[in-house]
Amino acid sequence: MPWSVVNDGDGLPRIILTEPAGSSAVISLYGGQVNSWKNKKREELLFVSAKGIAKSHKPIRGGIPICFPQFGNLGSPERIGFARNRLWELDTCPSPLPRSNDQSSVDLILKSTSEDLKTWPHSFELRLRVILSPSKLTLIPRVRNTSSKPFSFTFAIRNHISISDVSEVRVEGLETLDYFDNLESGERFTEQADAVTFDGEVDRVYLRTPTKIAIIDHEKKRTLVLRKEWLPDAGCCLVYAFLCHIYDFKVINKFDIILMQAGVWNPWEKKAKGSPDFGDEDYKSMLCIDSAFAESPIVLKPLEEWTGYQELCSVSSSYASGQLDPRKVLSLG
Ligand SMILES: O=P(O)(O)OC[C@H]1O[C@@H](O)[C@H](O)[C@@H](O)[C@@H]1O
Repeated sequence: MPWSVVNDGDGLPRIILTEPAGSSAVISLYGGQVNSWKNKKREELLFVSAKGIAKSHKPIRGGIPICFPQFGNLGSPERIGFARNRLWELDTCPSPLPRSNDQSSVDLILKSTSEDLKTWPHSFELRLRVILSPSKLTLIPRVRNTSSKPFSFTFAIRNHISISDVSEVRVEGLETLDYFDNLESGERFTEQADAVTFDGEVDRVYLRTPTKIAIIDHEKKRTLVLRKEWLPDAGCCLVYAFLCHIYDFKVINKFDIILMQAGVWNPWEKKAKGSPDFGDEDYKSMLCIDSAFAESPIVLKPLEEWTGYQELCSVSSSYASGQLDPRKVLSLG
């Protein structure tokens, strides 16, 4: 078995995922949240605030929370959705995705409770497959409408990336794109720089983003490539089609890159100091990049299912010695 379940101090179950090359991930059933991803050198690739760890009945500040059924300010429920505040379960029947016993992966599920239905009156199944392979962490979220009426939702995977120093990091792949700046009352701007760099608070949502974005960390000599799509690959689509035929439910493929956004957030010093779950210096070693589907809500009819896909790939780079060509990084994978 590539994973095991352990209980942390609060009795909350966590799943430890390992793979033969030596990397590992820890996923909390509280929030369905990946809270640690270590490469084979045991280096942590995700940021988790030391202040957040103690309060595990609240979403931990860091890791990779899942934001559903809302991301941003659209709609009425909690701004970033309630999924990250719920206890998920292991999913023993992840159909129509085939079981993947040969991989280091685990399937989780969150179903709507009667309490949730009071605030968001739509019954759903939210599934998450986490796959660990050498240098790569893949998340496949799926939302199924199990109610008798259509519903709409927005969605995001929030990646809190561990970095050496935010002032030294570059994000490539967002140049020339339009973005909404939440620090300027959501006004729309166009990115003019050839890479996003940081010297103060940033809170933006980039629109119509490419499938790949690179977070280049000179000091750690490491680049994280974030790849996001709607469905994994053509082969998987065929498996889907076949299984949908067998199980008699519909799967929608809303492959539409123009709907994908990337949130970029760092609270900087002042806001971090005012935040109870951030250490004063934590803002320096954290960059939050969201894979978001929030500009236009996704609409699901009864029994339809939506599938997202995100891959984080860690590439060691020697940018400091001038050998890394960012274009090559963006073409990796
Ligand atoms: O504290 P949260 O809910 O994780 O959100 C952090 C930040 O996330 C950003 O996406 C929002 O635009 C900010 O306003 C917010 O402060």
